[in-house]
Amino acid sequence: MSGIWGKNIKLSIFGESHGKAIGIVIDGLPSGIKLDHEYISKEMKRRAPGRSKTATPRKEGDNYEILSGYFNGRTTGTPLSAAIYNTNQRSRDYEATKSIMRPGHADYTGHVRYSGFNDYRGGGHFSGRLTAPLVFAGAIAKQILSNKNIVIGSHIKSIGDIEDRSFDGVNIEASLLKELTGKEFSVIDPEKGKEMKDYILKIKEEKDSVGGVIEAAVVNLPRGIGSPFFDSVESKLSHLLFSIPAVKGVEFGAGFDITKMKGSSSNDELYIRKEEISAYSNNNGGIVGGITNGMPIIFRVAIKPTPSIGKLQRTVDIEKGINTEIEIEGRHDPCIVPRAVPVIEAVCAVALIDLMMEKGGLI
Ligand SMILES: Cc1cc2nc3c(=O)[nH]c(=O)nc-3n(C[C@H](O)[C@H](O)[C@H](O)COP(=O)(O)O)c2cc1C
Ligand SMILES: C=C(O[C@@H]1CC(C(=O)O)=C[C@@H](OP(=O)(O)O)[C@H]1O)C(=O)O
Repeated sequence: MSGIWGKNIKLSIFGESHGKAIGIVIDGLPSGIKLDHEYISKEMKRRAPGRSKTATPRKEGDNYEILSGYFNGRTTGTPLSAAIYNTNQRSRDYEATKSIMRPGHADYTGHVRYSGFNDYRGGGHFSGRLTAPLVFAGAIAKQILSNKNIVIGSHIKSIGDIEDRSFDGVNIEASLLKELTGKEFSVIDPEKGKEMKDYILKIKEEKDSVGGVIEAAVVNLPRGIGSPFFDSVESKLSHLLFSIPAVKGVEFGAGFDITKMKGSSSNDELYIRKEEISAYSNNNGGIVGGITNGMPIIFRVAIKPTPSIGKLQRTVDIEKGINTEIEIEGRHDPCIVPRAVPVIEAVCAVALIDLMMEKGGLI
């Protein structure tokens, strides 16, 4: 099955954007964890559609119903499952063009992979809507991490060419990360945030879409998490990050720019600070040899422009077997980035608890 991930924590997501419900089964969670529903709902609302002009107008409450693995306010340790019912499908948007493949979306590849039996309505199982269950799982994982004082936060680093300030890789305050998670449009510099929003709205007017970069950080993670090669922190995180629809790149620390440095500047030189080993710089993003070194984890994620746009594009009609053109109508995010922010944090939290369980250090 392709809808399953994990080693210590196992996730399985299910559903389609225009089906009855979407949801998740989470296996391997420790028993006895108290769930903070107010917090989970807040995280769900951060991602939910239909809540701003820069987002798809499809309105969904993204309320969740826990179906199993939860008793008397605490996890039981057996599979925890939750459903999020779809309430605002508008499948007619997809009927007229069902055999015309949207460039950049999974219509064509999904058709090939599932021999034409895929649910094409709203992108079916390929829809960004399937990230709602991930945010549910992430909210639980974040609660577990926060009990250990581990904080994850992220911001919109860029939209098109408009750049927010970067995190200071050495000295990131947990308070900044917490402040960012409270923002409806997550940027460090509000002026840049306004510019980004205006730009998204302008592009939307042009019936086009735009992408961007999300920068995320984790602080207070213990040293020594992760293992070399296949369970490196980078590989675990990347696996989940690349599972998010529209993610096309991931880089850690200085990322691709590290190639322009010399070893004498890219090496994060060590020193003893308050009786603990620290580093003067953080070009490796807090991970060396696949293992955390006590510096903040820093990574950036590239999100492509939304594929479904109103502008005329060339494509094919697979039923008629002809070249054709498409102008996509319907309810789409002119930019996915703002709504992907909580999703990035969510999968990061899940990957980290999976890694921490490897060392037996979760509870
Ligand atoms: C939160 C979120 C919202 C999305 N919204 C849309 C949308 O409104 N319209 C659209 O065409 N694609 C949207 N996408 C992206 C598509 O689902 C994605 O591009 C498609 O499944 C193809 O996968 P790929 O881009 O990873 O190759 C969204 C993705 C996410 C994560
Ligand atoms: C519903 C959500 O976003 C959807 C993601 C999406 C896609 O193709 O990924 C396409 C649109 O679906 P529809 O055409 O049904 O409105 C978005 O609205 C959500 O994220 O919850």
